[in-house]
Amino acid sequence: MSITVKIINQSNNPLPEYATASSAGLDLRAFLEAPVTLQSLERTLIPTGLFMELPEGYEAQVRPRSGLAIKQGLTLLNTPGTIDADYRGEIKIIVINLSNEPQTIHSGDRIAQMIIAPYLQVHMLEVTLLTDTTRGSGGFGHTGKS
Ligand SMILES: O=c1ccn([C@H]2C[C@H](O)[C@@H](COP(=O)(O)OP(=O)(O)OP(=O)(O)O)O2)c(=O)[nH]1
Repeated sequence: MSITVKIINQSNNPLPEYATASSAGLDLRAFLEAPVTLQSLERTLIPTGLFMELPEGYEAQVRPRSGLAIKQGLTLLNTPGTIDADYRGEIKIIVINLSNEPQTIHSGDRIAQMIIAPYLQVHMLEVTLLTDTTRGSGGFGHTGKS
C-alpha cells in the first residue's frame, strides 16, 4: 500500500524507512536546525519535516524506540501518539527525557517509530441496560495477583 507524503529538505532528511524487511514501524527522524538538549524530565516537540496524507480509515501510531528508552531514557510522553487521516500538518514528536542526565537530540536521529494501522469509527448506540457478564464491573486486579 502506498501513502502520499511530503518531506522538507529530502537531501538530508530521508523518507522514513522500515529498518528490516519485517519491521512494523517506520523510523522517524528529527529534523532540526540545531541540536536540542533536554534536561532531566524536560519535554519538547521535535519536528520531523514529514507531512502525510493517510487514506480514509487509517491512522498512524507514533511510538518510542526501545533502544533510546533503555540507553538514554528518552521516550514519548503521549505514546502512542495518534496521527489522524485528515491531518495535513507536520508530524511532530513529543519527547521527554526520563533519565537523570541531559540528553541531546541531533538532526537525523531516529527518535520514534510510526505504525500505520486501520481503525473503525463507531456509532454510539445508547441503551439503559447492558448485557450481563461473569466479570460484571470487576476490574483493576479483581481476578487476583498472578
Ligand atoms: O504525537 C503526535 C500526536 C499528534 N500529532 C498531530 C497529528 C494529529 O492528527 C494531530 C492531533 O493530535 P491529537 O488528536 O492527539 O491532539 P489533540 O490534543 O486532541 O488536539 P486536536 O484538538 O487538534 O485534535 O496532531 C503529531 O504530529 N504528533
